[in-house]
Parts: sequence; C-alpha cells; structure tokens
Amino acid sequence: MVTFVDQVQLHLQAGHGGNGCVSTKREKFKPLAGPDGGNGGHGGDVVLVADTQVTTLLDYHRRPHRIAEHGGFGMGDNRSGTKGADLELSVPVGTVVKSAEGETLADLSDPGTRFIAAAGGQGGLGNAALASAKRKAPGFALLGIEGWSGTVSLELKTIADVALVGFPSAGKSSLIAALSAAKPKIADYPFTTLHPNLGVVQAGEHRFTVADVPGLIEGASDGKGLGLDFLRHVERCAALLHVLDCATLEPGRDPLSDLEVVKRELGAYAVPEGQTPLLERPQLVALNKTDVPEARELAEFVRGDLEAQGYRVFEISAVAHAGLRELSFALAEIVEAERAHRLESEQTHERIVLRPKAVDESGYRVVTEGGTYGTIFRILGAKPERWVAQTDFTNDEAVGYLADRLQKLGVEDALVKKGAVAGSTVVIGPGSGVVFDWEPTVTSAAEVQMGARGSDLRVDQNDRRTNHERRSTYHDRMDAKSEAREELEREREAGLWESEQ
Ligand SMILES: Nc1nc2c(ncn2[C@@H]2O[C@H](COP(=O)(O)OP(=O)(O)OP(=O)(O)O)[C@@H](O)[C@H]2O)c(=O)[nH]1
Ligand SMILES: [Mg+2]
Repeated sequence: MVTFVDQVQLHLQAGHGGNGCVSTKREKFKPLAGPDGGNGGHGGDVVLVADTQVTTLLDYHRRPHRIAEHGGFGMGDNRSGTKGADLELSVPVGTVVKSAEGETLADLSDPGTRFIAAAGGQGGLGNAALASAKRKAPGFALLGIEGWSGTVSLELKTIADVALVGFPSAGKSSLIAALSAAKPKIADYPFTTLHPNLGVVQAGEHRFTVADVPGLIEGASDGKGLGLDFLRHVERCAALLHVLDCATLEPGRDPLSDLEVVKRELGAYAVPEGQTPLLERPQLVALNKTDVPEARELAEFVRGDLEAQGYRVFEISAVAHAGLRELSFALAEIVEAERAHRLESEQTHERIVLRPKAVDESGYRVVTEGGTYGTIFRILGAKPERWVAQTDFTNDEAVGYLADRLQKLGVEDALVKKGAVAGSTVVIGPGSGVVFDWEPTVTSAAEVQMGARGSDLRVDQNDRRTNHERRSTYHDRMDAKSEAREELEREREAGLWESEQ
C-alpha cells in the first residue's frame, strides 16, 4: 500500500570555500611590488525550494546524495576564485525538513520558500586582502572552509491534490481504485481504510493525485472514529470531493444529511494558521452507487438540492465505472485552477528564505578536561574553530596570524582565568581538534607568572620556561652586557686604560 507520508534521507555536501592565494606582484624594475594574491570563492549552498510543480520525493529516493559546487581558488594578480554554484533542489510544497536527530529545521509549506539545508564554506582571503600597515607583504593566505556536510530527512505529509471525503463505506476506496492504478482494500464494513491511499489520476493531458482517507462519522472533529487522523490528512489537500452513498440502507441516512454531517466536521476542524479552512477549499460532489436502481432514483432526486447549494454534482458508479471520465476532467479543472492560483501567489509573494539556525558567532568558551597527561584546555566557539580551519599550519606566518587573532579575541586571558600556564595543552575545537602547547604572549605574561587565582606557582612547579622567563633571562643577559659596558666606560674615564691608546 502506498502510504501517505513520504520520507527520504538526503545526504548533502555543500561546496568548500576556495583557498586564498599568496602571490607577489612583479614589475620590471620593481620585482617585489606588493602582495596581489586573490581571495578564494565561497562554496555553493544546497538549497531546498518548495515547488508546486513537484509532487513527490521519488527523485531523492533514487539519488539521495547531492553535492553543491566548490569555490574556486584565488589567483595572482588579484583574481578572486569563482563562487561555487548553489545546488537548488525542488521539493513538493508541504515538505518538512528535519535534522538527523529528528529536530524540525523548516516547514516548506509556502510555495517558493527557500531553505539553505547545507551552507557552503567561506572562501579564504588572499595575501592582498591580509596586507595591513603592519604586515605589508603577508607570506600566507587563509584556507577555504569546508562546506557543511551531513544528513537531513525530508518528510512529505501531503501529496494529494484532491481528498475524497465521506461516510464509511460510501465507496471512496472503490472510487480511487476506479480512477487510478491504486489498489486499496475494499470491503463492505465501515473503516476498511485505516491509512490513506494515494492514486495518480490521468485525465487527458492533466495529471493529479487523489487521496482516499478513512471514513468520517459524526464527532470526527472531536476525535471519534478515525476522525482527527483523517482530518489531518485532508488538511494539506487543495480540493475536496464529497463521495455520497446513495444506496445506504441505514436508517436516518441519506446523501443530503450525510453531507451536512461531513461539512459540520470539516468546519469544526481548526487548520494551522495561514492555511485555508477546509470548507473554503474547492469542493465537488459525487453521488455514488448509481448502478443500483434505487440509488439512481435517489441521486436524481437530491441532485437539484445540491446544485442549489452551489455544488457541481456528478452521478457515478465506482463499481460500474460510470460517469468517471466527466468527474476526472472536472477534478483536473479545479486542480489546474488551484495550481495556477498558487503559482500566482508564488510570484506575487516575496520569496521567503529560511536559514539554518544562526550559530553564535561572538561567543567562545574554554572548558577543562582531565587527560592522562594532565589537564586539557579546550576552546570551543564558531570563530576560533573557523580560524583554525583557515590556517595553513605549514606556514609559520599563518600560525602567527592565528595567534594574533586568538589573542585579540581574549582567548589568552580566558585561558589564564581557567588556570592554564605556559606549556599547558590547549585544544581548539571539538574532538581531537588542533592541539597546541600554549605559549602565552607577553601581554598576559605577568598574570601567567603569578599564576591563576587560587594557585601558587611556587607550589605547582612547572619547569617549562615561559616566554616571559626566556625574555627576562635575555634581558638579564643584555643588562649584564650593558653593565659591563658601563663599567668599561667608568674605568676608561678613570684613566685605567689610557696606556693602551
Ligand atoms: N453497488 C455499488 N457498490 C459500491 C460502489 N462503490 C463501492 N461499493 C461497495 O461499497 C462497499 C464499501 O466500499 P469502499 O470503497 O470500501 O468504501 P469506503 O468509502 O472506502 O469505506 P471506508 O474505507 O470504510 O471509509 C464495498 O462493498 C464496495 O463494493 C458502487 O459504485 N456501486
Ligand atoms: Mg476505504
């Protein structure tokens, strides 16, 4: 049986950002005329677009792996890399996007809505862009960032253009079987249909989908019978076809009162905000079982009343396949009108672009972890992690630039506060990340010397020399030299060395 909810896992890879370029401009009499390495291009996004022309997720069942284009590398002579093209994937209107963990990321219920499911990686800056007054000719460039890759799931709740509604045993399943290739279970007892069935109907040039849903009884909008389930499925169909049983022998039932009951239930059902109430959607009436003589009479009898209520009425027999052609063309007509209407509102409405939840760019935190070889200080945050990804660790200048950036962000002070000392193991990013032996720069060295609050370096001996220590021994040595020089001066002045001159 075709189930109503269609689901597929999509494996996405957004484009990687291109690397920035290191290049030096060369002119005839000026061999080193400044940096001119261009920036890398950004990687392309994978974008899901809600498209009224698409009705199933079948395409993604067949090809679940999708990759957007990578950004081009920067080049010399200030040439930027090309931006990777976005990959647009059309999905049916009503598709719900969920993360691998099952969290809802986006509900593409409005035609034309775009959702960036996988964001492309940022291109790296070239050395021209990294030049500054202080750093006139950078010998490094930033690497491009990898594009997002991962799995999202798509769920489609509505695929049907038309929902068949009516009492149990009115012949809805029989009708969908007669109109399409669907093979639902058909039987002579109420609630034969427990799950909706879908059928594709071809009427001349037109093609549309019909959903056969469980029968509806009085009180369905309160949850009686299979009520709410049923109504939830109707919720996403554009048009309704009332299937009325003209051959029922149950006391107190006839096509007109059946329709009243069904309409009451439809009217009592609250659709989600922004959606058309069920009874305001286009509706047709089919009077079924007209192969039974009494039913045919009854149908002719109530027809006028229904038309007076404004319905287009079709007398049909699902079993005898009578009146079906006319009915299917009439359905095609309202489906087409509905699609055209949606397309129009799609064009007049501003495109909504949904973005993945913004990561907190500003923040970072330092956490400590106990390891076999002592405490590990882990720096987590979007910015520092991206900076690490941009760094070419084979290039000392690039590593120095990273250190500068981290320091400006205040990472050093945060490390000191957490109790890091020179030589502590510092990891940036989750997992094995990038590991450093921390060497504090001079600004925070005074604090490092004193140690973090609550610790005493005289007790917690750390035999690694800090930069500051190195520096102070250096200064000591320099001081010793200058002292010696001064002494020499003094001695000279005292005339001790005069004999040599
Ligand atoms: N004579 C006659 N019987 C029909 C016709 N359409 C359906 N039936 C019979 O009516 C009974 C119920 O048909 P279904 O198609 O299962 O009805 P349903 O509306 O899907 O019922 P639920 O799934 O319970 O809501 C079956 O025994 C069918 O054979 C018809 O056009 N003529
Ligand atoms: Mg049925």
